[in-house]
Amino acid sequence: MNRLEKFILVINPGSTSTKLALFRALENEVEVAVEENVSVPVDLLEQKPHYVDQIDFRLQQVLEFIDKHGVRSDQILCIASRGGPIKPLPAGTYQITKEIEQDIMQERILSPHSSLIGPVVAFRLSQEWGVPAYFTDPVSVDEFIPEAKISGLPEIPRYSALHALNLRAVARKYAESKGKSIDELTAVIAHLGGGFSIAALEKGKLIDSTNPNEEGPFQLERAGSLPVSDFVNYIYENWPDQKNLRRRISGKGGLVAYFGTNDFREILKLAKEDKDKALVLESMYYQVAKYIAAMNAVLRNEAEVIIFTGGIVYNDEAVDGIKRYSSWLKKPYAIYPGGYEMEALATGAFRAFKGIEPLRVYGGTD
Ligand SMILES: Nc1ncnc2c1ncn2[C@@H]1O[C@H](COP(=O)(O)OP(=O)(O)O)[C@@H](O)[C@H]1O
Ligand SMILES: CCCC(=O)OP(=O)(O)O
Repeated sequence: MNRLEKFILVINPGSTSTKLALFRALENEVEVAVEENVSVPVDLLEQKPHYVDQIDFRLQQVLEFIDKHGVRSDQILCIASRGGPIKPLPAGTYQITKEIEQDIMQERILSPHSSLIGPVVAFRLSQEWGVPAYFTDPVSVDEFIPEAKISGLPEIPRYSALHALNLRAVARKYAESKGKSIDELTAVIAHLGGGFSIAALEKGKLIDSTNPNEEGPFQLERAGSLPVSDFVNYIYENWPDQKNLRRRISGKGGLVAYFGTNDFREILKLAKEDKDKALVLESMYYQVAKYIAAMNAVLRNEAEVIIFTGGIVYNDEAVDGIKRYSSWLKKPYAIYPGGYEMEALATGAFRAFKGIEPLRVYGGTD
């Protein structure tokens, strides 16, 4: 790497790996220089499943990454981290402050998730290096309409936790391709990765969505909605340990519970060899389509497009499987395989650093 260049360091911790990138900060834009997915050893995840206990290890991974690519800390212009489910927040870019670090460390959060490691690591490095750190469109972006927050039990409301960063990034890309801004776009967007978020975007706002850890279709690694009283019976009959139960519904639930793998390419192969497995996969397509139609109903059938994104949609078979159940909606499709999280984080941080976009203010816990 050229020793005169300046970079934005991007940190995106997932449940089993840390996605890291260095983006060159050019005059008016960013350009990816290097991007890597660094695994977290399985035994560390077993020994230290809680995000707080993994912070030192993940911070070390970041230092090794920049060192490996020959970048010195004084070449880092600013740091961009994925923002986790801290508390309900408007979409936008926030500077990571001591208050945010403390809320995460002391678990004043919406729900535990590996993405919460990012702002802590970013903040600590930013203090050491004397540069700002930011997050953009955190998991807890909350643009839900009031109707979307009511559940059948007043003491357990629905809440917004979703792949806001990638959902908004692909929405912006689609809108730009049509020569308009995200605020002019109304669409259903399905993020289909390890977890799925199927969201209703109305004029640029994520007004409702399935929450990957709570509900919706069963997913690659997550159970989604379950028959609720049978779930209560299951708990009282088996008395599972809370940590293991959470892991069962988020991490070991969904397709992985039937196929024993979370590699979707492998799942496609196994489904071809076994009728029962083929039915499970078909049911996943069916359930995704069911929630796409539900989100289109939220939008009063005004979605102009159905957008697919996430790792699963690299596979045409998956897209075709879902379309089989949603073609009756007679909507066009747009497909953005993988995702744009790293680019969206780098761009958000760059625009904040340059003062192109105003920073959102994090108000601390209420
Ligand atoms: N290039 C690819 N071709 C086919 N399938 C892919 C590809 N990349 C990822 N996948 C599948 O996508 C799934 C993971 O999606 P991804 O969006 O990367 O998840 P996450 O970021 O939530 O870990 C995996 O099951 C993997 O098999
Ligand atoms: C809780 C929504 C965000 C989420 O599930 O992210 P990952 O799929 O990266 O775990």
